[in-house]
Amino acid sequence: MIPTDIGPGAGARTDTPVIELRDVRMHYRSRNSTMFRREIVRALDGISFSVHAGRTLGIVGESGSGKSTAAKVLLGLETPTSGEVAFEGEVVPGFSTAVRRRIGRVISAVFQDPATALNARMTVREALLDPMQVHGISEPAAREARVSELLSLVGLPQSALEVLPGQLSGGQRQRVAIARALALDPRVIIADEPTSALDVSVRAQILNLLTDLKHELGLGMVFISHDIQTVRYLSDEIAVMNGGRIVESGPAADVFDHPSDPYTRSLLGAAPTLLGR
Ligand SMILES: Nc1ncnc2c1ncn2[C@@H]1O[C@H](COP(=O)(O)OP(=O)(O)OP(=O)(O)O)[C@@H](O)[C@H]1O
Repeated sequence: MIPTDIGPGAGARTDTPVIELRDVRMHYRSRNSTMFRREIVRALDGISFSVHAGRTLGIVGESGSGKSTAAKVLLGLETPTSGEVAFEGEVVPGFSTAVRRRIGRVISAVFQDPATALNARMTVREALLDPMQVHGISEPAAREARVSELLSLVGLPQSALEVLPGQLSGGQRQRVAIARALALDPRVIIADEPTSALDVSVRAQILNLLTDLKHELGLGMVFISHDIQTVRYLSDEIAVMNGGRIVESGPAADVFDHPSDPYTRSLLGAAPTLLGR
């Protein structure tokens, strides 16, 4: 049984993956199903990978390949149809509320659109305090100090504290969303298309910020994108997904320099596209 009363990372060995998926399947009833015809979507069809502190795993694949579903399983938001999820070396016996809370303290997420991730009526200060209040972390004074620290970590001035998200630029909003994701001092951040909703001019700044934070804080990262060049820039290891499966994985340099799967080659533009394969 996973203990729920200890702090993030406590007892975990550094060489133990923070989280690991083993032959995970996630099957949904298709949205095209009717009363007479039940169709199943194999969003994940037997995938395995592990996420380590201090390393970035890039997950790349076209729309519908199962990337976001993998993220939801990692975050404990979906219970897989079959397979195992091991969290800090122990197989998760079931996704009870206590287990989800524990995962939520150690793994957090940054999504595509910071405008929807942040509550429009909460100031930046409130948005950053919120996760600490929800999880009952520290005393009020320590929380306030942490809020200031978080702003500095993501390169925002303290004057941003009393501002509402709508008064910020898209890039600044994503910085706030990243600061919020860091509030509980997680070991892993799942970044699901974190730059796709941003202006091209600020994308590189956000990618650089994520890379700096990974090194500074020793964070594990799962970086999800349909854009293989962005994934190449950030990742230590890569998993290429197609149709709910990992068709190729390994160290980033190997996958990019010597892609063995035709689908990876098509993503890299070295072969005709194999959409629908
Ligand atoms: N709750 C659900 N019910 C039914 N089908 C679903 C559900 N969630 C996802 N799917 C289906 O599972 C497949 C994988 O979806 P998923 O969102 O994981 O892909 P993705 O690679 O993240 O795509 P995108 O880049 O467009 O977000 C798709 O066919 C999708 O329609």
